[in-house]
Amino acid sequence: MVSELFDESRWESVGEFDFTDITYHRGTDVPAVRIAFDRPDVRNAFRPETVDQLYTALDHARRQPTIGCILLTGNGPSSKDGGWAFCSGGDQQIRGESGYEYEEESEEAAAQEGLGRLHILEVQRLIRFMPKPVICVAPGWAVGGGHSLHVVCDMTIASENAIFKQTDADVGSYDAGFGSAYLARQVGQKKAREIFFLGRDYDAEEAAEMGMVNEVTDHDELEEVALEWADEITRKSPMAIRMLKYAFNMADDGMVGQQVFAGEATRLGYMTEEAQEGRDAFNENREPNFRQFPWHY
Ligand SMILES: CC(C)(COP(=O)(O)OP(=O)(O)OC[C@H]1O[C@@H](n2cnc3c(N)ncnc32)[C@H](O)[C@@H]1OP(=O)(O)O)[C@@H](O)C(=O)NCCC(=O)NCCSC(=O)CCC(=O)c1ccccc1C(=O)O
Repeated sequence: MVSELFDESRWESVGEFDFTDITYHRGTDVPAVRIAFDRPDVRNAFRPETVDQLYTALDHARRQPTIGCILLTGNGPSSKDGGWAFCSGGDQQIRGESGYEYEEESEEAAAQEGLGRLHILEVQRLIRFMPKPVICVAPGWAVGGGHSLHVVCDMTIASENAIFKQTDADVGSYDAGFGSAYLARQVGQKKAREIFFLGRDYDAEEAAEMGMVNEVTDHDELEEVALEWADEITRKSPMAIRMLKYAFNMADDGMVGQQVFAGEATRLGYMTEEAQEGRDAFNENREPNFRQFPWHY
């Protein structure tokens, strides 16, 4: 069993990977993927291996032209106590002196040579910059670095049982990027500071009232609702969704936000006859005839 909330009739495994810490499925009737943390006995805490696999799956999903939406969730329940989690952040049991350390033997582990990793931030950037919506589907705890992942996702759908909690300051960690600054954009400065400085539990309804959760569902219906959202989104224009995501990001992302948006504007420009006239003139060794094109206003 992948997860108690997983409907196997709606998904097929993306078979070309050998993941141990996550599961990765493609929708059978919706052009979406489901990527799930698969360490339910530790509330889906991530270790470096988890982060590598998450990055690989997200990047694969990013590059699939037939996929328009990513659902990021956590499998469950825990075999130990029946608890549910989206993700409880960095695995504190393998935290070394400068970051999180590999447990399994691998090329990455050998290259690490005792140096800790904090590359969940690379995953955050991938979610932020990928040209398709990523929806956090939270069946339980979203805590620490798991809370930050929910914050950076484009939207969050939460089970009625989900609890949001920022424990960074309890364990001497601090997400000083999207996890805090972008959270403040969502819930306001005072509330974001409360979430980090006090580290309290907030239930799904409170999180929705604050503006960091879009929808609260019955626990058993969580993934069905998430698929409905993915289905609705993927019936829209891919270009419009892409430009909208980058437009929403741009104001907060400075020149990188401008660069990402501008890259898509350039892609659209390349598709015009006007830009193609420039290319053709160069290849045909002649002056371009741009006078045939209007000065739009
Ligand atoms: C999540 C809890 C609130 C759940 O509480 P509860 O339901 O009572 O369950 P427990 O009995 O506590 O836990 C069950 C079981 O799971 C183990 N476990 C839970 N969380 C972790 C974890 N994070 N690491 C390792 N193990 C975990 C727990 O030990 C139990 O095991 P047993 O063997 O059964 O006893 C609660 O569990 C909790 O508070 N967990 C810790 C949350 C936490 O502090 N996370 C780390 C925050 S710091 C972080 O995530 C850094 C991330 C990062 O890399 C980063 C770096 C730089 C900038 C930004 C970031 C970023 O934040 O992204």
